[in-house]
Amino acid sequence: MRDTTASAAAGTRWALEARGLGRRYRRAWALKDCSFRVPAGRIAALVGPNGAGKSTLLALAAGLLEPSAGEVRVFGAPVTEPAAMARWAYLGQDKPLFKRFTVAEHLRMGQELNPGWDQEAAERIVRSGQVPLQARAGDLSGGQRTRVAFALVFGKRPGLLLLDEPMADLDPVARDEMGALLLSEAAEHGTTVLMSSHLLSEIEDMCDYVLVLDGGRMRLAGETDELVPMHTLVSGVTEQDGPPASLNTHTVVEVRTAGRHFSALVRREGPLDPAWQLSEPSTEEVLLAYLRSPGAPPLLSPTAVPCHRKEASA
Ligand SMILES: Nc1ncnc2c1ncn2[C@@H]1O[C@H](COP(=O)(O)OP(=O)(O)OP(=O)(O)O)[C@@H](O)[C@H]1O
Repeated sequence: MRDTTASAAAGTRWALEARGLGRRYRRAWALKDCSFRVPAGRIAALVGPNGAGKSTLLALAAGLLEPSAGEVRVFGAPVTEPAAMARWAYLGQDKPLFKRFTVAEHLRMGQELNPGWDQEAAERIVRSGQVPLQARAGDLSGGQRTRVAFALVFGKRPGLLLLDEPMADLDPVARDEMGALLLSEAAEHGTTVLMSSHLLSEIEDMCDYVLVLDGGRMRLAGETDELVPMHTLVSGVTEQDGPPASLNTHTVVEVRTAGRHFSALVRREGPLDPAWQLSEPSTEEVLLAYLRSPGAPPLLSPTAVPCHRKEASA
């Protein structure tokens, strides 16, 4: 886990806090009653099926959408306040660049728009991908455009980086390179990252915090080190063609049967039956079980639950 001293000294342990956050499009709620927080310095994954509300949550966190209910704070300040706006950078799925502008012109624009601009870092990110500074954005490959977009958001030197499926259009080698770049830049500067992704193996490798959304509701949130050990994979022999009744003394996230055998992911609520085979799940197995079982009881670790506003400001 990375050092968060710089962020803590800057005023708060929490890079992002949401209380009762909701967003409605016409009559349908895309996000409903979401309360959670992300500590400063984490690489956090935002996971969920298509339409779960991930892009909506990221746009709310970046102040690009207005909430229909609740509030979002970035480093303790409401997201629309100038103090908060200077501290985040957002990269949407479409990675908007100006086709006719060269890479160098994009970086110059970044410099002019952002008081804390780090030209050296932005150029380093571009050059390390052999992207020519004089090339026009319209002539770049998808991977090269992603690299320039990364240079623009990292050049801003944000405390919080909000990334909506940042690597979706990259080939596996470029994905690997951009993932490593993201981790090293974030570690060097203590940046908090919240990124949506559908690639669970990538999340397992990169992220130390997870938020799982489904149907606009928060299903799972917290440090992977806290959440994963709360779960056990169990398997054994079925009883009367179904999982054993004693399984229900635990919180069952997912259970499956095949012939005379059952397997399940449970949150332990006491000793487990010694007749069952037990194993520790990986982060990927825990995420997959929650994604496959939208009806499973939600779980927010103590770190992820925001305190009431009065307590927070006390
Ligand atoms: N501008 C909009 N107008 C109306 N409905 C919208 C709008 N944007 C999103 N929605 C709806 O809100 C819900 C959440 O959408 P959102 O794009 O946030 O999901 P997502 O988790 O990012 O999905 P994906 O993984 O497919 O990108 C969906 O039901 C979607 O149809």
